[in-house]
Amino acid sequence: MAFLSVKSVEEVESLVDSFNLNPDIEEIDIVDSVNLTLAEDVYASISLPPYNRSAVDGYCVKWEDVSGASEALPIFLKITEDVQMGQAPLNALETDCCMAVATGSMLPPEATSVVMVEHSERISEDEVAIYNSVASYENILKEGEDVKKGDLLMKKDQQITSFNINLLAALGINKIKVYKKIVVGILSTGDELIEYNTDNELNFGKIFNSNGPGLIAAVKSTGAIPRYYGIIEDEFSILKEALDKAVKECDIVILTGGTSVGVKDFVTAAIESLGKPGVLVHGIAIKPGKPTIIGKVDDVPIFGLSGNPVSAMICFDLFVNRLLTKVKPETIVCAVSRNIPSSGGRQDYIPVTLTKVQDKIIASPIFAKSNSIGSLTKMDGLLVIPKDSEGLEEGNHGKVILYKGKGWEDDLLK
Ligand SMILES: Nc1nc2c(c(=O)[nH]1)N[C@H]1C(S)=C(S)[C@@H](COP(=O)(O)OP(=O)(O)OC[C@H]3O[C@@H](n4cnc5c(N)ncnc54)[C@H](O)[C@@H]3O)O[C@H]1N2
Ligand code: MOO
Repeated sequence: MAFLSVKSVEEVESLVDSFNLNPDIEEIDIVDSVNLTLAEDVYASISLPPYNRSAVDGYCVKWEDVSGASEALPIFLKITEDVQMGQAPLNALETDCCMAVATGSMLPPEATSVVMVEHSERISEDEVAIYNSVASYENILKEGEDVKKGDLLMKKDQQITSFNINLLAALGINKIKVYKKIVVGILSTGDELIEYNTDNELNFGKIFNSNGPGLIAAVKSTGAIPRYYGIIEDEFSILKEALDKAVKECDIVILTGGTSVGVKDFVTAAIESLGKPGVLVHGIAIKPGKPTIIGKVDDVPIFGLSGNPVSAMICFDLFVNRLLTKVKPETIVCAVSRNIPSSGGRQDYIPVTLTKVQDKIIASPIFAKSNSIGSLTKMDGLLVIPKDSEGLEEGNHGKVILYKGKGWEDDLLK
């Protein structure tokens, strides 16, 4: 048995970009919507502020009435009302009069400024001395100055932030339509695996299932929901049954292991047995991850990642993350610290550390084998060596995909 025709990274990327996940839409309470994707445009149902409000504690006035007021020559105004918070003023504001207001109080329509309390002195119950003049509409939050009724405030497909939720609440909107989170099924195949969260001892021949937890975390970090199906034996009928269940219950399915051409590598056969179009890719011209499988059953994308942890995690980032987040990775171009050979014919993704040497960022390869997850945790990025290149010589420049949150930014981008 051989790999089907090996596809280039570009071919696989366009295939993945053509997948449409069509998530369902649901209406939910706004507080549950943070980080989700909005499924409708949102227009302002009211203006903000909804009426003129005071920005300070003080006295609302007609600004001309206090023109020229100073410490030496205060202007005395009659206080006609103490406007209560949460209530509208009871009366109109008369000339040469004022009303006591608090920060946020509704103002009468005749008020054209607010004098701050520290620029005044209350002489009696109903009289105040004003020591400062004020400009027109000073200290007033004008109706509609922030948001105008009917404005388009949030667009379909944008990610919802806590700021958005504060705004929606301010408008009196308590429910919005969002896309349901994508559910990603995860199956770990392999007779040698024992579950990471059991007390089982590691007998010779066995290894802990590290891809399962690693991919659960990777899926969570995209905002999707992982659904873990556990360890699946290397037995065709058991794998087929588990995959069938996952395809029916999830929007995407990821398996690890069994992608190669060993006697117990059943992933392609299991996908093919479940329906059309079945396997679309078996073999990508990359290293690591050459035997990667991509297929579809009942419109559910299936990714068969290599069992080797380094390949599984990197190919998740290159292809599955691309589908889930639609975000292209951030890259830099920098020089390499030593000769890095490449056999050509496959695009190499080489884990590198990044250091700053005389204000320049230098990439040093880690040379991790596909199974060496310990080495992978030390990397700051992935150096990409195109498939037609025979490698880079010391000092040559190459493209590096940056891994955020690895700590390199603090040291290097100062
Ligand atoms: N004759 C050939 N053999 C192999 C080829 C090839 O072209 N011809 N390709 C190699 C490459 S490259 C890769 S990558 C692997 C792909 O292997 P599989 O996807 O079939 O995975 P397994 O054989 O099941 O496992 C490989 C390796 O990974 C370990 N593993 C598996 N699952 C887990 C897990 N959940 N957590 C941690 N580690 C896991 C497994 O024990 C093996 O060591 O094939 C090469 N062979
Ligand atoms: O393609 Mo494999 O992941 O190099 O060992």
